[in-house]
Amino acid sequence: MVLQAIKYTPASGDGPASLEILDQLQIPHRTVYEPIKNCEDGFKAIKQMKVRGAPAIAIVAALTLAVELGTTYDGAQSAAEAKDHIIQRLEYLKTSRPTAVNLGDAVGKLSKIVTTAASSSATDSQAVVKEYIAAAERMLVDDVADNKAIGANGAKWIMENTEAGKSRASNAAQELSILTICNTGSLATAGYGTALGVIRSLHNAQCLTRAYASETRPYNQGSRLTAYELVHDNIPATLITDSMAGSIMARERSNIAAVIVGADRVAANGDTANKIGTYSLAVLARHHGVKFLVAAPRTTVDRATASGEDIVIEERAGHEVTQVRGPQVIPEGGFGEPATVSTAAIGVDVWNPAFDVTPANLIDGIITEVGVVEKASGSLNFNFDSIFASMTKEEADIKPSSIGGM
Ligand SMILES: CSC[C@@H](O)[C@@H](O)C(=O)COP(=O)(O)O
Repeated sequence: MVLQAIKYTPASGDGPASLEILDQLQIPHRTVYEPIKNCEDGFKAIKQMKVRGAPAIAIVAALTLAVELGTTYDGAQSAAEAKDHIIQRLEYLKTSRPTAVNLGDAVGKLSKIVTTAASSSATDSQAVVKEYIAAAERMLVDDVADNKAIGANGAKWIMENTEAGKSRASNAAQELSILTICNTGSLATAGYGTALGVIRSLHNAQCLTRAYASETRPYNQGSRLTAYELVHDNIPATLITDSMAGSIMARERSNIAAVIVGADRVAANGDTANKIGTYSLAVLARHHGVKFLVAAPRTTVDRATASGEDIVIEERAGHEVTQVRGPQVIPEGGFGEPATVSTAAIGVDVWNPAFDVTPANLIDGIITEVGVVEKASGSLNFNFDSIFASMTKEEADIKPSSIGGM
């Protein structure tokens, strides 16, 4: 069975399009799909992190509106009114979470598509809606293809540019492990994953001996989701708490080829916002001489944001830090109803940023679907011109620099 965070069925003779998301708050204990019928459902699912991960958020938002339009739009309006309606619904969805650029990027591109469609005098509202739905559906397909290319590019780079990779290429007894944080796999994307996609590609090429998944407090995307994916796909994996990363790097220095992480927004200079804890891993990797790589599609590179200082970091509720939620363990085996357990002193102040920014100078390479970008010798920053050179004007449109409030 393939892990699928997003189940979408296009409209057909059997009925209108439908969308279901895997409720990731219930993973790994229960597999429950939740129907998303309109933008309010989509907004809530993203905000509550039932669906999460930069690419998945953008795709679910786009498909949410496709489903809503397919079931509620009666076509009575003009093409211009249909365009305005679509843009207004997209702008609403965009405010669900602020840090990942993919959502704002998708909203910008989809808005442009409907604006262009509506500008033709021969177009009616149905045609505008049709263009929108086709573009939203393409996102789902394109994301999987991009992730597979990221996986292949990253695996190749690791085999050619890391000590463990080069040794492994000539000596099958050499161990090669990768450390990662958060969840960047099938659950965070339309399928395959970004950083986890590179791990998958190394495993498929029989070059990976072990993946280390960091727990990723406070939301535990590592222990709940990445560990689940790795076990599901029979990839040898070890779960560590975030505080064990330094020790494992010190002990396994020669076997850990790289730390590979995903990204929510890569600024124009390469500074990268990703799950809280990523920055600490980059500092540790530099200290231990372990390569530190970011894996992300080009849609995550935000050339309108100059550096990490300009990235808005989402802050979430304190209870995510002071409480742990999960099903009770039944002594005879299995799991009972979910319960919440307090793990902190009552009344203590909490700071809960969902992401941090890793400066470009700590990053050795950014793995994209069109190749791995490295810094020019002596430079502290990245230059992404080469990976955007092949894009059509439409694809390469500059994204909005900020995604608005929560
Ligand atoms: C391919 S997912 C890339 C990032 O979105 C991922 O690393 C991450 O930080 C996800 O954070 P989350 O808060 O779970 O949405």
